[in-house]
Amino acid sequence: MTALTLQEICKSFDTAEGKVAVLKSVSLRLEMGQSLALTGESGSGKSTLLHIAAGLEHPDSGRVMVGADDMTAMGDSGRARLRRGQVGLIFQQFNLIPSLNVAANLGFQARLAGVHDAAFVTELAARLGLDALMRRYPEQLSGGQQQRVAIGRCLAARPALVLADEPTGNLDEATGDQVLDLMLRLTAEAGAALLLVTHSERLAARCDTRAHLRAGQIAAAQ
Ligand SMILES: Nc1ncnc2c1ncn2[C@@H]1O[C@H](COP(=O)(O)OP(=O)(O)OP(=O)(O)O)[C@@H](O)[C@H]1O
Repeated sequence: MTALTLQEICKSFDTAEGKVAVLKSVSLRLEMGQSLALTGESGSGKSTLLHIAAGLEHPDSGRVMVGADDMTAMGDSGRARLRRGQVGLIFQQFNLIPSLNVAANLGFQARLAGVHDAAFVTELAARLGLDALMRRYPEQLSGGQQQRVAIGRCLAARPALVLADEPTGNLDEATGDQVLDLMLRLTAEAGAALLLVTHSERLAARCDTRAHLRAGQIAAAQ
């Protein structure tokens, strides 16, 4: 089953220099259980495409399907509901809630989605090596630990589609590799699809398939 379908996505921005076409008819498909690395130079539109896939940004034209649901045909509240229920987001800046401890951060997304399962959170925490840190607050964690919490928080809500934007960009190479390993393994085990935005050819090579953005289009997909 297809987790994400992007059909002929176009997006321009108005800038001081005039209208800039960032995405010029970009199409992509991502199957359940598969990982896809989206690479491209800085400014090539990777984050814009990820935000459009998440329904956080509107394309000028084209269609975004999450599973069988046409996100582009929905209003804001429908999109928010679909995102809450089906889509997990992981960013470079971890985005944990500073006033909540690790245990509460881990359960946060699942509670919002109405699918909180304490046993599953405990299992994820163990898989992510977080079981000894459950009562700590984000500021008391290393970057790698914080990103493992963000991954756990995302997966605890059982998303069908995980969208990750440079998730290891703030981590040193060894820590980043460990975090990416966990993310790839746990999303695959969950049967979820993963779209990974990365600058790194090395990290991209770890994914099942790849797409490269150049001049607003997919230049190569393997
Ligand atoms: N809200 C906006 N208004 C105007 N221009 C924007 C806006 N958002 C993005 N852009 C422009 O769109 C282009 C693509 O940006 P985007 O952040 O998607 O690139 P990226 O490939 O993710 O870059 P990086 O690898 O540096 O994060 C850039 O030229 C950027 O300046």
